[in-house]
Amino acid sequence: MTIIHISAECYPVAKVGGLADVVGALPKYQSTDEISSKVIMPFYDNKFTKTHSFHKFYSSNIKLGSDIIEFNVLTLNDNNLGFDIFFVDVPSLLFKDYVYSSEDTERFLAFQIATLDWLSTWNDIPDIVHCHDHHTGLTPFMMRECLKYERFREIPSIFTIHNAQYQGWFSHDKVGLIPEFNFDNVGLLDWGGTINPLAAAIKCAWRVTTVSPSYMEELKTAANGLEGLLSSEADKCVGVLNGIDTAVWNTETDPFIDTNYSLKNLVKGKTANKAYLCKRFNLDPKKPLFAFIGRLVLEKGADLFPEAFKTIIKDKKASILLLGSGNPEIQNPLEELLEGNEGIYNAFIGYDEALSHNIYAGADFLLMPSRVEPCGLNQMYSLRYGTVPIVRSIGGLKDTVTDISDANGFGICHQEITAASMVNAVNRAIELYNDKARYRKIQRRIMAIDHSWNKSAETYINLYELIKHPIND
Ligand SMILES: Nc1ncnc2c1ncn2[C@@H]1O[C@H](COP(=O)(O)OP(=O)(O)O[C@H]2O[C@H](CO)[C@@H](O)[C@H](O)[C@H]2O)[C@@H](O)[C@H]1O
Repeated sequence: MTIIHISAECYPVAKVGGLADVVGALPKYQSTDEISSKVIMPFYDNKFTKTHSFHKFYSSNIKLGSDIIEFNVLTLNDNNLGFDIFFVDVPSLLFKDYVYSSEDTERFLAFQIATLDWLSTWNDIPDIVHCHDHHTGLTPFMMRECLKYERFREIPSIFTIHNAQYQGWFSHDKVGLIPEFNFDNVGLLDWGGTINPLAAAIKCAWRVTTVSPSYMEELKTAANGLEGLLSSEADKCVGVLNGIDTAVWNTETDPFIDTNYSLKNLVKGKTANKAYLCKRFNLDPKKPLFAFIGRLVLEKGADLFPEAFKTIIKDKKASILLLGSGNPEIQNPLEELLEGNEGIYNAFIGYDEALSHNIYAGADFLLMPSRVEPCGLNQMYSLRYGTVPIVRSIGGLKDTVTDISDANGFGICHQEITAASMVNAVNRAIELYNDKARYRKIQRRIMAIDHSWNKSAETYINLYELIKHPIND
């Protein structure tokens, strides 16, 4: 079976967030002697493409409205990613030093059209086309409706929603950018009077998945306008919990962290990594260290931080370290808070993959007060690195973290999206931290939890098999 994943991001080539982690790991776990799982992504002008060599093996043009645009398909010369990867190079639109921009309608339409044009030239077209998020959301529509892609009509498409907040909306004025289709079916593109790639994917893909079972349920009542659509398409929707790449996220071999460690020398390893972080960020290693890694946006509950951090700072019982960037209204107060709070609170505003690994390794607790969390990978990395997650029970966080008040609980959960609720959770965490025997026992328990992709990769394979060979009851 040949599976094609189509995505805007893939770790380690281009990563903005969790989408990259998933697309960079799932194909690796799906590949066997019988299954070939490949990735097609845009060719960007970034660190990865600057430091690796590629060869071009296909060139052609696409038609984007009235424009004729050149594209190439490249592969990596020394590929040690664990799966085949192809790069669609549209020099005029995609070869930029960023992944997303305000011209994404044209950019990702060009990507999807070039991808399908090139796939159409294959002798054996793939068995499954698996698209991720709205940037690839028009692919299931085009496979089903566009005259020139008739060959794809019988090929099952799967669409995974990593985040339904972003839908890729654009005006019907641009419908001419999409290759010719029977205009009677233009309604498949529409939701609420605009072209909505996420909605089109939900309507046209053979199956729709979300990245956790709870998020699937939540979408029926909160999906940024698509609640009705998701409820009516519920029969073809299923939640499959993300996994993590345990080869990348391995405390024993992680090349990014200061000191490698394992369950056997957990205390020594965590202490050394915490000492490294505290030295680098001028924090007190004797106090419990609370960290946040992620986008500073409402979705992640980051707007609660300024108020919550002020209380935690005033209490002087903990240190705080933040890594991220995002909305200026949230980011600015968090930067302003740095002044006068040296030694207690520090932040790295920006994106730093290596630092994120060091934080998972060196922090005592990871904060995730998310309003919305389709799955969340950070809590799974944190568990694997022996860092206790403090989460708002929502979406994938609800599916992966159990509160310490339960018999086998190992995390700290809160329900409300308020600074007070977060501070209360932090105080419960400090209490746990001070009960060293219990805290260490929990750290050992969480490091042993298996969140690798093995199980979910198999769930996806079973789903593909089921679509290809449906069982009629
Ligand atoms: N400033 C920074 N520096 C370095 N690394 C940083 C960083 N900010 C974030 N990261 C890293 O980016 C990833 C974020 O993963 P999430 O699952 O939290 O993300 P996101 O909201 O992007 O993804 C969406 O897709 C994923 C995948 O399906 C879902 O888990 C999630 O709920 C959904 O919102 C993690 O690997 C994290 O370490």
